[in-house]
Amino acid sequence: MGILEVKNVSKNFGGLKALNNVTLDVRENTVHAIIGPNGAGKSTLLNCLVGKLIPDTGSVMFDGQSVLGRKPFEINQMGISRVFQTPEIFGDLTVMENMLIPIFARRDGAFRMHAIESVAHESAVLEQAEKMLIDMKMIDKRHMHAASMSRGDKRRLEIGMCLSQEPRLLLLDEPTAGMARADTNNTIDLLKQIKAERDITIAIIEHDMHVVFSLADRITVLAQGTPLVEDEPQNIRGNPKVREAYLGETA
Ligand SMILES: Nc1ncnc2c1ncn2[C@@H]1O[C@H](COP(=O)(O)OP(=O)(O)OP(=O)(O)O)[C@@H](O)[C@H]1O
Repeated sequence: MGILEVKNVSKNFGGLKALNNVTLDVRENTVHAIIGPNGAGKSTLLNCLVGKLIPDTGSVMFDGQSVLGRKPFEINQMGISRVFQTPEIFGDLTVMENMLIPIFARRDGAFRMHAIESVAHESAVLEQAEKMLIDMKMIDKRHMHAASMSRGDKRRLEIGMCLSQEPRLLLLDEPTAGMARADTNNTIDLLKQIKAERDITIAIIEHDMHVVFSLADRITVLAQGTPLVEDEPQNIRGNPKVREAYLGETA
């Protein structure tokens, strides 16, 4: 049994079958990559997991409970946290201020800007934010404005902000898109660290095969809205069906 169980999910846009009977199990405490050529349905699937889209048919269960029909914030409260392609951080705020936002939001149910102004009196919140910045190896950057950091550090901060919500499932949507190699390698190292140190399941959509093969325990290949194959990385690499789906792309 997986912590996330997708069964017979289909989603049409007009006449287009973006997802066609997708079944997929993500096992607890693994990194599960979902790969596939452009237009394969990866983002559509992710959107069905977080309540941004409702499938036409099928079921999506997280830890035995259906996520379908729930709003994104309710799914987040169930323990699913999503990291977007473009980092969702506040560039005008410092690294520390950014980190405080999800911690206040989790404690108070909502975040209000004036919470940051009175944070000096909130030792528990400050301690939690500091601890996460230490874990993320960003404590020395706490006073920097988030906008001035490298893409890799912005991603690091955003992942830390997601982790402060203590999710059981972290969904990563192309976390290294547009990154230089050094930032990509940094992000791989961070995700390896998270995998080793935390009780967490990670599902990742990624085009960069170096990232996929560095991290994944299992890989599902989607093509034209249908799972083509699901297996361990060593069995995916040389799979002729996968090579065919990519039409010459490196898999
Ligand atoms: N809101 C929408 N309305 C209409 N068609 C859509 C919509 N969203 C996605 N599609 C179509 O559904 C198909 C699957 O798209 P999706 O974005 O899920 O693929 P993907 O695998 O994430 O692609 P990429 O790797 O390029 O991001 C594509 O043909 C896309 O054009």
